[in-house]
Amino acid sequence: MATQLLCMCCGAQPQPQPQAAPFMRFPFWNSVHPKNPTSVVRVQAEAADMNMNSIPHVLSVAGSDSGGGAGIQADLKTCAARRVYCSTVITAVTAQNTAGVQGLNILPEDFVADQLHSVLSDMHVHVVKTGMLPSLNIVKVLCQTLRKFPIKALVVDPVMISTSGDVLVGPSVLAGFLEELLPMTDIVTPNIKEASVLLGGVPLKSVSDMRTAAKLIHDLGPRNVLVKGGDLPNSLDAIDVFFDGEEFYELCSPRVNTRNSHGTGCTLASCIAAELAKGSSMLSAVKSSCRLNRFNPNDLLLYAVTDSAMNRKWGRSIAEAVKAAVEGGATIVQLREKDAETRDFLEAAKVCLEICHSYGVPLLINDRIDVALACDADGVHVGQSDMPARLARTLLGPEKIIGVSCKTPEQAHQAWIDGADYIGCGGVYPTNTKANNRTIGLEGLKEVCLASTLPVVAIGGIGLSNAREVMKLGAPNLNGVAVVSALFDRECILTETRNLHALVS
Ligand SMILES: Cc1ncc(COP(=O)(O)OP(=O)(O)O)c(N)n1
Ligand SMILES: Cc1nc(C(=O)O)sc1CCOP(=O)(O)O
Ligand SMILES: [Mg+2]
Repeated sequence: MATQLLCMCCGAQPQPQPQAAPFMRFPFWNSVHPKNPTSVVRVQAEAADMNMNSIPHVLSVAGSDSGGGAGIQADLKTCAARRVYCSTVITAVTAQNTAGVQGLNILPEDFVADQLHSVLSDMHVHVVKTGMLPSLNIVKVLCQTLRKFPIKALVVDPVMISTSGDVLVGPSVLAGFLEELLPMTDIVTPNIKEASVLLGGVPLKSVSDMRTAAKLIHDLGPRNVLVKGGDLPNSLDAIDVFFDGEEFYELCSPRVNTRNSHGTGCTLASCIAAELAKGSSMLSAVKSSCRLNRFNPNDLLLYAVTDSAMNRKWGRSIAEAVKAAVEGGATIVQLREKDAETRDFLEAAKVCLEICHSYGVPLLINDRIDVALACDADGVHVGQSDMPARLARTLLGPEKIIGVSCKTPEQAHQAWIDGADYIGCGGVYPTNTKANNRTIGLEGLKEVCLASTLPVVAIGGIGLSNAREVMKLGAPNLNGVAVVSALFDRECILTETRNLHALVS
């Protein structure tokens, strides 16, 4: 049957995507509605089978922000960036801009109920994410409706005070939160002020206070709590405390010194909702949402590159091999599966992504941009005869990690121009893993490192016997070693990775 791209809402043919926002650049995923070029709509490949059930879907129940930075508008943009469909129920219309909230018009609860019913009775919603719930009756209507339409998860951003300091809801709503909404919530994401309001006004001044608050809020009913510490005074890093009822996790990211934080709470909560809709576990959804997707060159320290032939030889699955490597201390992983079927590769990549993220380790895909996009991997590694890094950047957007293999200063310079994040430089020593690979030696590595503006990872024939001499080269930008056979062509990957980690640290 011929494959036709059609809009789900009116059946019309979407037009090709303009090259504006990075997340809109993958033409088969999102495309522009023909009658409204500014709206991003998801299209199904099969016209005859317009079934949305398999598409990850978040329903955002929130207020409209005329400034476009927060509320419904932020949720729509975040879900699109995370490649998740987002439907909306508007609870209030605000007149606001970057300076503050100038006006608030609350919608009648009956009309909120109508919107909820329209979406939930017709479409398969996986996750509901709430933002501004401006009246007690709206909270009640929401809870009643959610009891009728089971969903996978409920994410509650307890919007009470805007970033600009305006109080957005009255205290009566608090009673609705405490009595009805929180007990049915899967994760609640208060900032420090909101956590304090939920707990009757106790002041929160430290990470230790945030942990106590997370525990007390958990006692109110939600299964998971994320207390956001962005407003904590006197801290260099932004620390968020996540509590799943058993364990506490402190999620640390460098503080971004900006006053432009309007809408960050909505964006974080919808990010979590989007990841849950895609099937992530709660911890992995929270981690991937709190993490600034900025590449950390220190991650190159011990770079494990898988090899399907070696896994076959030792009777291991890709996932088993990757798990052992990250447990042993690998700081970044690349799936280099030269002879895997696309579908098997994709399935393995999804499992490996979950494993790597549970250890906070990024996972890259070798050569296959399509697989990286399909599984939302952290990035790709491409060589001189693969897709050019510049095009990979266009397809993957600004936040993904891109590595390029380089043997010369000229190639390193081009990689930088093309928007790569790091270069892989080798073969430092002869290797049996890559056929016909030219060895450039330690001198070649040094020459490229001296010329490169990007961080470098050395590759080719590196193992326990020579990793130290590579690192001792002391070349600027040399951040680590990438290894295949010395980890994966060995009986115990865990032990080999541990030993190599000790050597390069
Ligand atoms: C970290 C790292 N560096 C270099 C390579 C080699 O990539 P490429 O030249 O494209 O060769 P293949 O790996 O695709 O055979 C790499 N994979 N990783
Ligand atoms: C994948 C790859 N790229 C290389 C390059 O020089 O760019 S050398 C190489 C293989 C590295 O395997 P091993 O650690 O088993 O020698
Ligand atoms: Mg390649």
